[in-house]
Amino acid sequence: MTASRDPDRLLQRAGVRGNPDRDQHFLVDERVLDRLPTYLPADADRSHVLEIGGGTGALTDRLLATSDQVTVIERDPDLVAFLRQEFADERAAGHLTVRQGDALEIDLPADATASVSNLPYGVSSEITFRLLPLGIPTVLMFQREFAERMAAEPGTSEYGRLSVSAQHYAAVEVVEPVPPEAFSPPPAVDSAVVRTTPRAPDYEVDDEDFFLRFVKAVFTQRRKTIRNAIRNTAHISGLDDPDAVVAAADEELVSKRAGDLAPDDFAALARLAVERGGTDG
Ligand SMILES: C[S@@+](CC[C@H](N)C(=O)[O-])C[C@H]1O[C@@H](n2cnc3c(N)ncnc32)[C@H](O)[C@@H]1O
Repeated sequence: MTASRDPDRLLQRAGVRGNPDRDQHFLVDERVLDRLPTYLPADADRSHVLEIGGGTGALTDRLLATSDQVTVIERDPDLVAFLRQEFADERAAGHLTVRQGDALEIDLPADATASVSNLPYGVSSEITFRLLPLGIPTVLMFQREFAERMAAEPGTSEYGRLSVSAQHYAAVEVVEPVPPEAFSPPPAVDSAVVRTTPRAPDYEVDDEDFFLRFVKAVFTQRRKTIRNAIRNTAHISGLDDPDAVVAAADEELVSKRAGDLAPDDFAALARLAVERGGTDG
């Protein structure tokens, strides 16, 4: 195997410093860079790996060593020009595609089999909820607090809408905390690497959009009982008759607070809501 590209040299060659206002914090800790691709599940199909936010290519380089094909999406035109030049051989050989664009808008490759990305933190939530419905395994770097909320279990202070919505699509695990010094320039916050492994949830929902909207709605009132949260948030969930849902629901369930309900409890309530509450979705 050829030696990996040195992240500091890549920064020098690119002639960039990383602009925090453009969500640019480049990963320069080689041990973390080397570990990132290894966090994909052992049985993951690595034939086409998608990287969001390629930067100067330190992670791209590690992904090329472990997969046949890599697609990078990068918004900054100067970095796109640098990546295309730096990786000219890999592109010519058909191993690498570098696309310029905003990861929130550009069509993501439908045949990507996995994603490994050090995400721009300002839009990490929006990007994650574009990736998760693709049903591919991911290894993603986040702000640590965000990572912990994604992976949180019911009954903990981190558990919330983000946990239920992300775990609807995949098993979510925090696999490594990463300190600010691993980046150049260092971000103001701690970071963490998350692995998501797609799987069907252990509950059924008839209307996925409604389920996600319902979860969002009741967590806006997380200090209230579910009974009151359902009644007070019909403008968000779109329920026509929230009282009918509360009346039909299990008494014990609606006396709890959102933070104490497991995902399958939300699913049961959402099914009941679709049946009894009339939704405009
Ligand atoms: C945290 S840096 C990671 C760079 C590199 N992958 C690394 O590990 O060092 C995030 C990268 O995403 C790019 N970026 C920021 N917002 C973006 C967006 N909306 N769409 C695509 N790329 C974006 C930035 O220019 C930057 O290169």
